[in-house]
Parts: sequence; C-alpha cells; structure tokens
Amino acid sequence: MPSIQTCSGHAVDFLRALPKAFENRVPPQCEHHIHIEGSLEPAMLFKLVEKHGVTLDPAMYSTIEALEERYRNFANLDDFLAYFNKAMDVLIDESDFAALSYAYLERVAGDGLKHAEIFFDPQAHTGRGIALDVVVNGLKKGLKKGQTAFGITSELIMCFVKHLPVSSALDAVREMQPFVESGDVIGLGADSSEVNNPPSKFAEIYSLARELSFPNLTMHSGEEGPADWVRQTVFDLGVNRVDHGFHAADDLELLDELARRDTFLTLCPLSNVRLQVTPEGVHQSPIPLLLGKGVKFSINSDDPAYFGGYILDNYVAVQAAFGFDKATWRRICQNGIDGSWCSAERKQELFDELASVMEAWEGKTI
Ligand code: HPA
Ligand SMILES: [Zn+2]
Repeated sequence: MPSIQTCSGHAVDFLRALPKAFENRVPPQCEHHIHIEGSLEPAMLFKLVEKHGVTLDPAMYSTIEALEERYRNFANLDDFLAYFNKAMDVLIDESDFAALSYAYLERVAGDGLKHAEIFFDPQAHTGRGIALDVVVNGLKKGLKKGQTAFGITSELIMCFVKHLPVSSALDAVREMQPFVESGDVIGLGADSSEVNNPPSKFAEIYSLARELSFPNLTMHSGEEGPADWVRQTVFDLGVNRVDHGFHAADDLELLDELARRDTFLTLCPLSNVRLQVTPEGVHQSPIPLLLGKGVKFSINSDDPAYFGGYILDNYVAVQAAFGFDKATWRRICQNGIDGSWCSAERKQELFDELASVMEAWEGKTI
C-alpha cells in the first residue's frame, strides 16, 4: 500500500471523481451506520422550525451559519448529543419523517450508495409525544419513494438510548414488536452516551429482543469506551456487529478474536475526527491495522449533517489518509456487501455490480 507521502493528488481525488468518470459507476457502497436524525441538515431544521412554529433555544440555534460552525467544534460525544437530541424537536408529523429519509437517499444517490441500514431512536420521538407509527410509517414512506427514484434498498434498525433507564428501553423494544413482525424494522441497536454505560448494563434488553425474534442485533460500543467494553458486547451480549468498535484496536488479541468470529465493525472516520476520537485526523484511524488483522468493517457517515460529510466524503477522507490501492477498495466494498443484512439475491446483485465496476477501472491508476 502506498504511504500518505506517495499518494498522488489523483489518488486522493479518485473516489470523488469516479461518479463522473464512470457515469455514476462507483463501487457499490453499503452504509450500515447512519442515524437518520443525524442527517437533519441545518437548512431543513430551520425550515421545520418555521413550519411548526417550534421555539428552540436561541443560544444554540441562531443562524444556519452559526450552527454549522458549532458543529465543527464538538468537544466529545455528549457535547454532540446535546445538539442531536434537541434538533429532533422539529420532527413532528409523518411528512417530516418522510422528507428526512427521502432527503438522505436523494443526497447520497449520486455518490454511489446502493444499500442503507438506517438507525432511528424511537424513544427520542415517543418521549416527546410523537406516535411510533408516525415515525416508522413516515420514514418508510420516504425510503420507498427513494428506492423508486434511485434504486437504493434500505432497512430500518431501532436503537434504544443508553442514557435513559433500562425499563424505558424494554418498553421501546416491546412497542416495536409489531413493526419487526411486519418487516418494517429489521433489528435492534443501542446508541447515545457511552460514558458510565458499560454494555453489561443492557443484557436484559438484548435477551428480550431475542425472545421477540428481532432478526439482527448490533450495539454502539468502543467509540469512547475501552476495548474491554467491545469484548463485553461481543462475548457477553452475543452481538456480532459492533458500531464504531474503535477502541477494539487497542487490544490485538481482541482483534484476532473479532476476525475469527467474523464480527463486523461499522466505522465512522469523519465522526471520529469531529468527536475528538481521532482529533488530529483520519490518519489516526486503525483502518490499516484492521485490514492487516482481517477484521471486517464498513465505512460510514454516522451523522452526516453534523460531521462534515456523507458516505463518499468518508471514503475520500480514508483515501486521503491512507492511499489504498484498487484491490484494497475492492476488499472493503466486498466486505461491506457481505456484512449487510439484506437478502442473498440483493447481495448477489451488489457483488455483480462491484465486479463490473472493477472491470471499468481496469488500466486506470488511482
Ligand atoms: O456516534 C454516535 N454515538 C452514539 N450515539 C449516537 N447517536 C447518534 N450518533 C451517535
Ligand atoms: Zn452512531
């Protein structure tokens, strides 16, 4: 792999240039770590403030420009979460949720996104008096419209929030069961504040989800918390996808074990920079170490409206940091398809598309 020093300007730009160079034939991307509420752009937020006559704290929300500047200066995860949780007050009726999910797909369609597994935080909405079916039906409507318009397949994953009592999460999981039965929601995740919230605290919630036949389980872990918490997530909770999992890289034996178990990490390089996990830049990410250890991962945006970029921006930032070759990108995209929670048929379509895009790249240096 070329070092940062030998990475040419063309190499740095190649991923961003690909949509045009190959008539939108970029390697098919699968996104597994995107909070739909985190795609609420300041412009849409202020539009919804007007629509609903919502009053937001003027010290936090003055102008679009001031807000964007504040988003460039988060001190840590909890500092970000204060904005993330507050902004949701503007999401009120079904059309707001539909507009939000459609806008995300519209934004990433030209960047090569093919399949998205999308988080949402039901407690953050029901806790404000918004009915759960308003949330799920609205999000689904936007995603269906986006699939028709752009061919992007998508799924919804509910996250319970770690900062509320376990009893609230148990209620949220029970309330979601009809949407899991209907196939509208395909899994359970957990997000929000990690400090003081070790995974073991949530074992009962994962047991309930298993009892209620949630088909897929994941958890945010090791973003700010230590490697040992990633270990707990995988070994004690039995979760085989880990969102972030960043600090697993501090424990080389754990990485060997993750590779052996085929545990899948959903990494978020630009998020890590904005939330001071890698304060100096994406080059501090353990991506090369994970590749070397054979730990599978995907590259994701997390909260694109807050962290300075959507999925392709994250790919470009990784390329700028590490200057990977085409074979490495093929491997990353292949693992992203393989790690997706979509049908075998959809995976095959995406593998075929990847093979054909790689053919189109033949002879091109990056
Ligand atoms: O990166 C995150 N971590 C934890 N909770 C979150 N909620 C939205 N984004 C995040
Ligand atoms: Zn996240």
